[in-house]
Amino acid sequence: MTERPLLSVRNLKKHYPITQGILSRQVGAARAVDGISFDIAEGETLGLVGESGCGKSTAATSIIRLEEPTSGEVIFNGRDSAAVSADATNDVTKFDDAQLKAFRRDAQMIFQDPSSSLDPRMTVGSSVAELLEVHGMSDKQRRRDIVQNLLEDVGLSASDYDRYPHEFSGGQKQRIALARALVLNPDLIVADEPVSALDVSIRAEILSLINDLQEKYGLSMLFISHDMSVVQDVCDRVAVMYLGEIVEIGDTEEIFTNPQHPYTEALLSAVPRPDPRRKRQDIELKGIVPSPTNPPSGCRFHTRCHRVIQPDEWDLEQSEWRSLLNFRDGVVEESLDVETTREMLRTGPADEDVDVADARLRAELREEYDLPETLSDQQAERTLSESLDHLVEGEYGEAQELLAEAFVTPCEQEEPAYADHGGGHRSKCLLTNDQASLQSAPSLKND
Ligand SMILES: Nc1ncnc2c1ncn2[C@@H]1O[C@H](COP(=O)(O)OP(=O)(O)OP(=O)(O)O)[C@@H](O)[C@H]1O
Repeated sequence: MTERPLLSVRNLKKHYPITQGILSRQVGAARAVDGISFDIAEGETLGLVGESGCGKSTAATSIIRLEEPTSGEVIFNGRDSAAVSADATNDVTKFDDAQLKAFRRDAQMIFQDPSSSLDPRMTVGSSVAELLEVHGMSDKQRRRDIVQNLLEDVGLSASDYDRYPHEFSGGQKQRIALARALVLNPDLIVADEPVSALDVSIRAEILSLINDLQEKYGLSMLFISHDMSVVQDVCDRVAVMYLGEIVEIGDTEEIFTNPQHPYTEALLSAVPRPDPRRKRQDIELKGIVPSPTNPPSGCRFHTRCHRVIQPDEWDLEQSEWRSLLNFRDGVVEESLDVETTREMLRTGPADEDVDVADARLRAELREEYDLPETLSDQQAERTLSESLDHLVEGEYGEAQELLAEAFVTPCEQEEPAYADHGGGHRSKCLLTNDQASLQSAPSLKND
């Protein structure tokens, strides 16, 4: 590897405008990618992982400029790229049409659905050879020879040149897509979920092929996946993305054995381990990634984090604290519908004692949010009970005010900075920000 990375992404943002009305006035923005930075060295594979909606695909298409980034830099130091001249800035975001054409030769993309890059009316050989023609190779026989060799390299046969896409299985089509991506001898491949659409039985074959080709051609790769176990096999380093940001980045081994961000921990807890005795903590990642139009304040992961920080004034079990914040959000954001719950419970006799009915409602609301009958912290319990009384009495506003004031986490008030764990391992969480925040962090009683 050389010292100068092949690709340097700096503070890259892609915000989609949200418009309203006949004049399409912009009323907001979906911050799909919100300031990501990373390098990819020559011959290196970086995995970009996160759940659906985290912004992985938008990051990929913005880097390759299939979409115009909102801001940031994408510095590409192609090995012998015509896009890069001595006086050029190498910033893909500023490339003119000619530079972009050259860059598109040096940086190729593979998609989840291999059919998307194959014309069903063309033989697969012509589909692959077409790129050579577009980029100036006029000798037809030479094009055919190159493509036939390449088809063999990806595990197909030279005679497949004259067959049509519908004659191939999904796995074979992804092999053809790989041949198509490789035919111009690129330096960088951006692979967006290349095996997620394939049968589990053939995923390993394609991953192993990607590994072999990457080594044989000395490629750099940005490998996108929602599946941690897939990146483990293919990537040298891993960047974990959540709601438009990279929350942790480091060597694959380091990320898997010493994760620093709770989101990484949660993603890893879903990965099966070869030795079942070495069990990871079971962390259920509840809910979905919030909308990037209005991301949570402070740390964006705090609304789902199992380690969300508890201020010193409370002494709750960590799981209770998480449930309490979920309950608070349910009330404050009005997603908790007390009257519907009351109706649902009204299966007993119509003349049921009001006190009994109210007690059942309180118990049901606790249960909905995994709140125990009594919280382990007495003061917190008094506040929770009071808020439940308000809800049962129909005093929604009072409950909102009480909960919003009493239960506040530093994670929603302060945006974490990146903490450096050495060897290029960084994470963005208040718990690892500095010793001071570690001291004010909760005792993670359920660890
Ligand atoms: N054209 C668009 N306009 C507005 N919002 C968009 C647009 N494209 C994507 N988004 C939003 O940006 C966020 C990131 O989407 P993106 O597809 O990049 O995520 P992803 O991590 O690749 O997920 P997936 O694996 O499901 O594709 C999502 O909330 C998505 O709804």
